[in-house]
Amino acid sequence: MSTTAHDAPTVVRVDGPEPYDVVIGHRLLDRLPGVLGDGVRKVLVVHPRALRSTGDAVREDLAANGYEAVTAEVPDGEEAKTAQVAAFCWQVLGQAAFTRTDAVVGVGGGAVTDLAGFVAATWLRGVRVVHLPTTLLGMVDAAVGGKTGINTAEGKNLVGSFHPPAGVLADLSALQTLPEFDLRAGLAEVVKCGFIADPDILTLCEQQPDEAVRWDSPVLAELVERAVTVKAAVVGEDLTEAGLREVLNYGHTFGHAIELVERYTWRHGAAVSVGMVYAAELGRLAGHLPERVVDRHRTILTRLGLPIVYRGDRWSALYDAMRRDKKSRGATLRFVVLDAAGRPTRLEGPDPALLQAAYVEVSDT
Ligand SMILES: NC(=O)c1ccc[n+]([C@@H]2O[C@H](COP(=O)([O-])OP(=O)(O)OC[C@H]3O[C@@H](n4cnc5c(N)ncnc54)[C@H](O)[C@@H]3O)[C@@H](O)[C@H]2O)c1
Ligand SMILES: O=C(O)C(=O)C[C@@H](O)[C@H](O)[C@H](O)COP(=O)(O)O
Ligand SMILES: [Zn+2]
Repeated sequence: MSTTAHDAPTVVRVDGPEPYDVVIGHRLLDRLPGVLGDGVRKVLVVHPRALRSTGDAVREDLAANGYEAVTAEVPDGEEAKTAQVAAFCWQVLGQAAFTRTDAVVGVGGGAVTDLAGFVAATWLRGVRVVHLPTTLLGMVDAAVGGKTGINTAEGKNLVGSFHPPAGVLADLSALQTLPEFDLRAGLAEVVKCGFIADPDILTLCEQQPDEAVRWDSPVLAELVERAVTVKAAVVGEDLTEAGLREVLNYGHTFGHAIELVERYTWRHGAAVSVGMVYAAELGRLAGHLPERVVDRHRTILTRLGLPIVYRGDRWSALYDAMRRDKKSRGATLRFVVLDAAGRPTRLEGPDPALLQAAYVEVSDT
């Protein structure tokens, strides 16, 4: 498996109440009307400031296909995931009189698809959304699965809903302009899929790390397809995170805490990279994971140019942030840890001393 610029796209089906496809390939825009489906007349294209020309191109293409298309330009990165920016999008929808048969299209990285999904989920209690992810992280993770959300001052993704898209068009050509730093950040979520479900991903990253960061390499295309396949299988079985879906949160309890403490100056993928080493160390300290698998985390993530340590003087702020993780139940913190590569499990209510000991293992001091 792997898609090159000349191949037919790969299609990954996501099951659920309303199944949809994730199409992975090149030059996929002509598929958008088919994914929007019958009856849609107006489309809001949400895009970040940095992708103005891409957003305009999508709007023009929709207009050429007979849609009444408008754009909402939002701030770059995490600054888009706020109540104020969501309110701006609702205002655009209201002024253009969008009804329940109209739709939202998210064009951008995970921050924009999270926002666009949230806006679509809340407008008139839910209209269709289609995602055109333009970052690696968006393609392999954020645009797939229907988790939508915005941040609050107290934490990451604290407001949101489950609202699956009608379809996802992952055009690998978009990665050509993505800074290498962001490509590497996206690989953190790919590696996550390797550790929770598909160890072949880990082998590919170990053996061909340079190919993994080339936007047009067959290795990267295969990694995208494998990661999307892992995510689709999980969310197809458990859309609302009643249980199984928690595995996709591997590395996120500590990762989200870093993002909050660093006021979102860290990319999500970079924070999740350190968060996975933290979760691996926690699993080892709790007697679940052998040391060599913890070492494998460090080796792979380092080879991909991802961080594996964090500053050592932030424990109380990090611990405070972790208490608000969505997997917590009352005062009980819960973590996804591994018994082995491909075998995730849960660690419930670990001793705070164990949590701090794992922090020491990922501290740079
Ligand atoms: N809903 C989910 O299941 C899910 C899963 C994973 C992550 N997320 C969320 O996704 C967000 C992170 O997403 P991200 O890593 O894509 O970051 P991002 O959306 O912040 O994008 C990173 C930067 O890349 C720019 N950009 C996007 N596409 C580009 C392109 N093709 N060329 C050049 N620049 C481009 C953006 O404008 C932004 O400045 C976080 O908010 C995270 O919480 C959600
Ligand atoms: O899809 C999921 O479920 C995930 O947990 C995927 C994560 O990579 C993603 O960052 C997600 O947004 C985290 O969700 P949260 O519920 O911890 O906010
Ligand atoms: Zn994530």
